Amino acid sequence: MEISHQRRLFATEKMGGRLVYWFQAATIAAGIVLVLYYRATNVPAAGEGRTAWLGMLAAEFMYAVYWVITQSVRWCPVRRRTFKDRLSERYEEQLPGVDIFVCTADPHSEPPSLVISTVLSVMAYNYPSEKISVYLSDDGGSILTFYGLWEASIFAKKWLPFCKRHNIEPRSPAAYFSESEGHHNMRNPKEWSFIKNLYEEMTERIDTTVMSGKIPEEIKLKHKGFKEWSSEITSKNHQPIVQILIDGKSQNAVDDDGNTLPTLVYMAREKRPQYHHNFKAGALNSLIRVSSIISDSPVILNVDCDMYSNNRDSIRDALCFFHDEEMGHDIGFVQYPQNYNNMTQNNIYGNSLNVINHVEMSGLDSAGGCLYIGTGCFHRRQILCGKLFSKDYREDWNRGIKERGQEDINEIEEKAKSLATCTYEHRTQWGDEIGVKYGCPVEDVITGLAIHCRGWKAVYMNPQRAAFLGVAPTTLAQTILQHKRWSEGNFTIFLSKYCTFLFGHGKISLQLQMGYCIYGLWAANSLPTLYYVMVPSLGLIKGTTLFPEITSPWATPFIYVFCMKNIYSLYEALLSGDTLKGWWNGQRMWMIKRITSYLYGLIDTIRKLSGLSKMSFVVTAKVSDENEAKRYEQEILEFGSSSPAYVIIATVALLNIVCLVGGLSQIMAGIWNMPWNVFLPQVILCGMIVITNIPIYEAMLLRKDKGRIPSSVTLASIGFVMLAFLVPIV
Ligand SMILES: O=c1ccn([C@@H]2O[C@H](COP(=O)(O)OP(=O)(O)O[C@H]3O[C@H](CO)[C@@H](O)[C@H](O)[C@H]3O)[C@@H](O)[C@H]2O)c(=O)[nH]1
Ligand SMILES: [Mn+2]
Repeated sequence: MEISHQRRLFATEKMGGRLVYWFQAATIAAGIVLVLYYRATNVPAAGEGRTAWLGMLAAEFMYAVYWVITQSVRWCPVRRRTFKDRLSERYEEQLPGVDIFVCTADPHSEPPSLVISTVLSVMAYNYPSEKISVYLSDDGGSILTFYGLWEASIFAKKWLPFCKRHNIEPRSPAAYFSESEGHHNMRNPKEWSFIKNLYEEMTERIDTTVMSGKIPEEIKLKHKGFKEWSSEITSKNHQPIVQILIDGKSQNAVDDDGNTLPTLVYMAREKRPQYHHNFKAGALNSLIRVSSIISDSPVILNVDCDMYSNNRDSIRDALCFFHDEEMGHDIGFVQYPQNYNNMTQNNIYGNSLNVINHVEMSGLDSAGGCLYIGTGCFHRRQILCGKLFSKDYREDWNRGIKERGQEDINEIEEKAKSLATCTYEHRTQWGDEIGVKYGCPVEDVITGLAIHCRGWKAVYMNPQRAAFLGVAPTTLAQTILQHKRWSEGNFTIFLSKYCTFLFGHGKISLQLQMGYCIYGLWAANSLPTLYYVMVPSLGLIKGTTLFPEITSPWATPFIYVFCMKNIYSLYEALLSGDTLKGWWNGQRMWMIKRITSYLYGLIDTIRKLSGLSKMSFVVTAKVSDENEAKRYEQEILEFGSSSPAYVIIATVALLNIVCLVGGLSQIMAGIWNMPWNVFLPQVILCGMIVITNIPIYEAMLLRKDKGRIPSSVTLASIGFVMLAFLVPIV
């Protein structure tokens, strides 16, 4: 069948601004070469700061390499647009089944009422319900989460028809009802209030039950599934549980309007203390198997439990890529960005990921392989299960279990349980060649990489109306923790046999190999940054000059690179939707993450490689206490506890202000017998660090609230600053 170019199901547009890009890239590159040349040819004599100078050279060299790597995604980012009407025209009758996996791990940091809003939102897609199957994996193995899902299965009968009748958006009830304008443009405000009440009563019931930790006996009688929980069951020790709450293939599975409901399944894979469960990757692999005997759809969407669907058409958007006659054949997965619904205006913790979402992911897409980032991603089942790319491969879009034969639901559940045991995967390729890979804190990225290396492409879709919205960390500690996991995971990949330059060699483009390293080298970035924020400042107070004097022509490349790099990063941030202050906050977080998260990531990766520690996956909390939430709204940095990470932050902040004040007074007093302008670059650098750190000083000295830096941290950091002064600069 010939389909003319205009009839493609999606379009790809190159992003503008290339001239600006190439100008800054070329000039910065030249600047960097000059900086390194100057550093290498002007090494001072031994005893006159030679070691410190060589350290600067090393740090700048690492920055330079990293800068080159980050350019890989900036050459020619692309944007994708889909034509859903064409999809519908051509394929409406043959749309494939879609299995949707939602993962949750702990009813306390991920409350069931939040989880079921996500579940309801994905059940309500603008897509034939009989083709949707939703699976909730509960790694907490909690009766509370099961109870929540059971409530949702009943509420769905009202919620889905309501969504479809009024074509509302978003389809997460929590999100929909919190957007107050709700019923103004509703033809039937009574119905709106009715559903809202039902929803609120249900949430109330779920929340109180979760709080009490116990399910009332009369409720336990209402579904056989509750019998799975005996008093001995704990989250770490229980049998496999699979409960089909709604069987979309049964006659009774209809909503209040008489339309078919999507299938809804609860799964808690078996957990035993003696078996490692491989965190989310293990959950996903169990889901792949369990779903294969219940619905076995050719397309799998996977979301985190907080990432509700904010766009009813995401499935159709994704299918526009898979079904495209010209290129769909190559595409293994379609990734949407991670967006959040709890962002404050100025992005205090840098969690909005705007530049990553708008620039970097689009650039990776142009290189043939946007990363798989764990949530908001549509995969072809076959490819997730290890299928190699081949030109002759034809997807069976009709795949899936259409009719159920003799087997009744209990038999299917029993069979499914046998696929979710601890021992099922023993001596199989699961977790390696099949399914999601084990052993890496970013199971998603490494799995996506393997798919790319098997020859498949991936596309990145960033629609106007965000496809998914989740909960970003709202405290500094959570942010540091999340970035520690991410940097550690990506660095683990970089140091393993999966390092893109080795593993990807000859399989993926050099551009994409470099692209992966942007994240792979996050952890490694911690060292030059720690060096740069401490040593030049210490030099200032000890009379060691580490830069060309400001009047020398050699100062020009230093200043140029510094200014241009920041101007361009500001330009990128503004284009991606950050505010000026948001960019500025981002710069602070850039530094904080590098000297804490990434440093920890680096250390833990090395400990793991040397067998000193095991991999962990600390779930980020999706709830915070009232005061914390308030400070988050006001964009006040949250410290509060005495974590060692805060000691590092406070030490760097204090060190710089002491060096700035001390250094300036010594220079003015003329102690060093050198013209003041030889120190000027260091004064500027140190001054910039101090300005960036203003909120840290406030948290240390001025604030009185519970989120301030505790005095124990301040005291410890004073101690470390004094120690730092004892280190000679040679
Ligand atoms: O043992 C576990 C641990 C986590 N999860 C689930 O994994 C998801 C992600 O966990 P979260 O704590 O929210 O981590 P984030 O840092 O927000 O997650 C990002 O980074 C992870 C990799 O580090 C990816 O798995 C996620 O998809 C991606 O959104 C959540 O739904 C959890 O319930 C499990 O199912 N089992
Ligand atoms: Mn999350």
